[in-house]
Formats: sequence, C-alpha cells, structure tokens
Amino acid sequence: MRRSVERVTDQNIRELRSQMEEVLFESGSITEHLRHVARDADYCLLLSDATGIVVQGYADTSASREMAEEGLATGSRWSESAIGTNGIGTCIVSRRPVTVAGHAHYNHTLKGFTCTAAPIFAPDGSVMAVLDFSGRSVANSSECSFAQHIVRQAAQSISTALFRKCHQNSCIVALSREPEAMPLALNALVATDETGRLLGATQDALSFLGVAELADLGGLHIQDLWRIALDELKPLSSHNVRLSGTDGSNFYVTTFLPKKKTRSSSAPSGKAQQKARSNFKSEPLELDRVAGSDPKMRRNVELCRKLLDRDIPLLLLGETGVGKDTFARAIHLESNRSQKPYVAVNCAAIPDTLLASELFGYAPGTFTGGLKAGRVGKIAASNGGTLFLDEIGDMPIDLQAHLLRVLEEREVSPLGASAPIPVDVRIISATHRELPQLVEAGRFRRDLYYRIKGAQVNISPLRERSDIAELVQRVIEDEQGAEGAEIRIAPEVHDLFASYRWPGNIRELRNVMRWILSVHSDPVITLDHLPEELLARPENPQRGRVHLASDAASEPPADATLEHACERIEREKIIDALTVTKWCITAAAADLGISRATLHRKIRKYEILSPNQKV
Ligand SMILES: Nc1ncnc2c1ncn2[C@@H]1O[C@H](COP(=O)(O)OP(=O)(O)OP(=O)(O)O)[C@@H](O)[C@H]1O
Repeated sequence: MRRSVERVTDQNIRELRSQMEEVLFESGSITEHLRHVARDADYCLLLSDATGIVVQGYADTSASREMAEEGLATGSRWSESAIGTNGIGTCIVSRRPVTVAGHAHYNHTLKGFTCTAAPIFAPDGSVMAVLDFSGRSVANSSECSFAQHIVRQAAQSISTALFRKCHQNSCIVALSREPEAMPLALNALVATDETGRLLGATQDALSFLGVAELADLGGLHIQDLWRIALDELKPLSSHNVRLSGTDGSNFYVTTFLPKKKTRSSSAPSGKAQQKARSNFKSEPLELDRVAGSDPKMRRNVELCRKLLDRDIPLLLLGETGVGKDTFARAIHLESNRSQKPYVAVNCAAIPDTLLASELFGYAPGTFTGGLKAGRVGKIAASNGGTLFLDEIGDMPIDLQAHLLRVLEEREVSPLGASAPIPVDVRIISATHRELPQLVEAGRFRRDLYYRIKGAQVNISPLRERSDIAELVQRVIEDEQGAEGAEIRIAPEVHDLFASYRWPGNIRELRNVMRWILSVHSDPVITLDHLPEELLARPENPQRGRVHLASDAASEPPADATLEHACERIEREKIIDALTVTKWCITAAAADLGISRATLHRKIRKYEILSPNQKV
C-alpha cells in the first residue's frame, strides 16, 4: 500500500501547538535531553497530538533531515486511519508504547523506518500526546530496546509532571514496591482530597492497584483501598509507610500534602497552567453549586433531594453539555451511597460490540483474547453505589432487554457466567434524545423506558438559565485554580452571554472561557477578548443580524389564545421600556422589574431589534 504522508497547514500546526502549550511546556527539558540522544543516533524526535499530527519535530543531523523530508516532520499526520499501522498511530490506538519496524508498516513508503512511540497521558487517563523516536530501519534489537526504554521513560515523566501539576492542590500518595530513597521520582501516584477521597491516579498507579481504568476508582476512599485513613498517612515524616495489599504483599507509600492555597492579585498565572486544566475533568460539584440560583434548576434540586435515598431511578433529560453527568455525580455525592462507587458509562461512545462486556462483564475464558481472569462489568463495579447510563437512548435494543433484567431482578449475569451476581445499584440515566419517539419507532423498549423513568428531571439549556453570570464566575475559578488572579467581566460581555444561544451549553461556555483565559491576560474581559465565532454567530442579536422588527415572521401569532395575548402585551411593554431608556438594558430591566438576563432572553424570544440593527 502506497500513500504519501499527509501534511496539515501551518495555520493548523499553530493552532494545535497553542492547544498543546502545556505538554510542550512540561516536556521542554525532557525533549531537549532526548534531542541530544536523537542527534547522536541520527534519529528524528517527534511529538504528536492525540490524533497523530506532529506538532513538534526535531531533525538535527543531515541523515535525520533527509528522513524529515520523507515525512517525519512537524505537521505530518500519523493516525492509523490516515496511514495504517505506524509508530504514532498504533500507539494512540493501543495506548501503550510500540515499535513498528520496516515491513510492519502498512504503508510501503515507510518500510525504511523503525519508529518507537510512547503515549503521554492526561491526568484523566486519556492519551493527550505521543513521543516518537524514528530512524532508519535497524536489525539491531538492542538499539530498538534502548529506544523503547528511553521514549517510555520520557513519556512517563511528562505524564507524571502533568498529573502533579493538575493535582497541585490535592494530597498526592506515591506508591512503590520497595522503600524509595526518592519518592518524588515515582510515577505511581494517587491524588485525593483532604478526606482521602480519590480524585485521580496515574496509569502506573492504576496498574499498581490492578485497576483497568480511572472510572473504576470513582467514589472510593483511601480507606476502601488499604483500610487506613488518609490522616494516618498525612504527616510529612511518614515517608515510606509500609502497608499490606489485599493479596498480603507489602508496599510503601509516601504522602505529599498540597501547597497552601493563596489568591494572587497579579495577572493570571501561566497560560500553560490554564491549558493543563483544559484536558481534565473538573472536580465534582455539590447539588447546590450545580443548580446555582436558577429557579428551575433549584426546583430540580428540591425534587432530587426528596428522592435522594429512595430507590427510584432518575432520568435526566437535556441537551448536550448542560451538565447531566455533573448533576448525576452531585446526586450521588449527596446520597447515602456517596462512599461507594459512582460509575459512568456513555452508551453512545462504546462500540455496540463491546458495550455488553463493558456493562455486564464476562466470566474467565469467555473470549479468545479477553482477560484470562474475566472482567468485572460496570454494573457490578458500581455495586452499592450509582451507575450513570449516559446517552441511554443509544443503547442497542438487545442490550436493553439485558439491562431490564438487571433492574427488575437486581442481579447481573456476566457473559459466559453460570450464575448471576446480586447487585444493589441506583440507576441514573440521561439522554438528549426524545425517548417517547424512539419508543414509538420501536428503537427503545417501552418497558425499559418506564422502568428508568422513575422520576424525570429536565436540565435547563444554558440559554434559559438566569444564573449565567454565576456559572461564568465558577468556570473562571475552576479554570484558573486557587492561584488565579481576580478577573472581571465587562457588563457588555455579560449581556452578550445572556443573549447568545449556547448550542453547546455549559461545555461551550467552559471552552470559551478557557480560550479567553489562555489567550489574554487582562484583568477585565471585554467584547474584544471574545472569540470571533461567538460575536459573529447569527443567533447573537447584538451583532451582524439583519432583521426588521416589523418583519411578519417576528410577530407573535394573533391573539388566538390567552398565552398569545399575554405575549403580545409583554412584547409591547418591553419595546416601550427599551425605547424610553434608549436601549439601556440595565435601566429597561429595572423599569420592567426583571433581571437583565431575562430581558435579553425576551428580546431574543420576541426578536426585538435595536435601532442600529434595523436596515
Ligand atoms: N453547574 C456547573 N458548573 C460549572 N461547570 C459545569 C456545571 N455543569 C456542567 N459543567 C461543565 O460542563 C461540561 C459538560 O458537563 P457534563 O459532561 O456534565 O454535561 P452532559 O450534559 O453530561 O454532556 P453530554 O450530553 O455531552 O454527555 C463539563 O466540563 C462540566 O464540568
């Protein structure tokens, strides 16, 4: 198979580099060191993003520059889908270090190369970059294993540095099999809050604990793992405390306490630091913080609190990015199951063929190529706690029958197992789809629909929330961390936020704020700081929209019903208030006795145009 290596544009590279500023920053001194090694061996050193595009390539000898010209260079695209089996692309898919030598490359034009690549993990366990050492094909296996060793170590150190930075305000527990002279150099790290609740773990720590993925530790405490409270591990003098695992083997832990939190008054600290957070899930919020002060969301919280410890399945409905997972997590944290696992499964993100084994698990020896010891499914893993089934509308129909049995009989049958396992799980499901329509179309089982919908909670889209300003503030604090400077939002930005449609909801808001904080360091955010797309969107009536107030389409329908009559009167009142106050939103809102956000929503709803928007 011959296909030349694709190259993305310089503009793309710049954008990718700016998105990867944190990895580039953290990997700086390590790649500098590797560069010397690469130069001595006539190798190219490449750093790619999570999709396989090289954002930084080093070729420091004439031999390696030749290879760069053949494709091993900044901007080249090495995803498996683009070029078949290769070092970087295969490493991304397999999530582990790989060497692809000579003819093992799918693309014949690459058969002259040997490429060794290792993944750099984000603190949430996703692959965020790949480090690759590529040279001319060699027969010498010791050269290969040297390259493997050095690339793996480097990628691991960068992942650990990112993890430490992300969890700089948490307790870090370092794990080792032997008492370590330098626990700071360890890569097996677990982060906890001050009560010992697990917040994250590096890939090495997951292997150390024999756990497949971070989600499997969700909701657990240190005490659940080792029957010892964090307080007993806390003092700095407690280096190399010896503990015993459940299998009786000894290991050693050293605990590092977080730095004291301070609030700096200077401009935002390092952009790189803000970027780091962009890849991490934020810490769980309690229900009150999730709901903010929005009245509908507050009513949702009241309802959920009444049902908190009742065995009633909840169905959360809402557009993408409104915070369904965040809400479900908050319910779990407030319930009497909070000490037990919270396990989230996105039914749309897992291929249908894998979803059954993911949910129900499988018995030892069920699949060729499966784990020898079998696999505990997510349902059993959430025993005692909460199982969040996101995008349940996308669950294949045959699995729906299986899930229904779990709900009705409270036991799960792993694939290939002879006996079911009893489970006690609270199910919270979520979807952005219209389940009744799917039921009518025969794509969702009616009986399952009624089973999961013990109570239904509609999570409001962001454009309908009255507390956008509060959310903005929370997101800023989240993104900046404790060290962040005070940031103010100009009133016109609040106005624009209140009138924007936010199709991606809080996720989009978070991305917008992340972008602003990464690119600008001014203490006040004004319209000039906003991304162009936000200002130019047609949904945003503050700019660029050409529309006549007298346009028939914008008129509410005739007063056929009381509701329509009220709407017409409301619209007129608003136009009057805006005219009298010369479109000063604050004054008009005060005159009308409503908040500015509500006024903006109504202006949008009734498509009322300011004088300078009319043609
Ligand atoms: N109340 C909130 N305050 C601050 N950030 C929030 C809040 N709710 C959600 N977020 C943030 O918004 C983003 C999307 O949240 P989440 O994943 O919970 O949404 P979702 O509705 O489950 O999305 P999807 O439908 O795509 O699965 C996350 O980054 C989350 O941290």
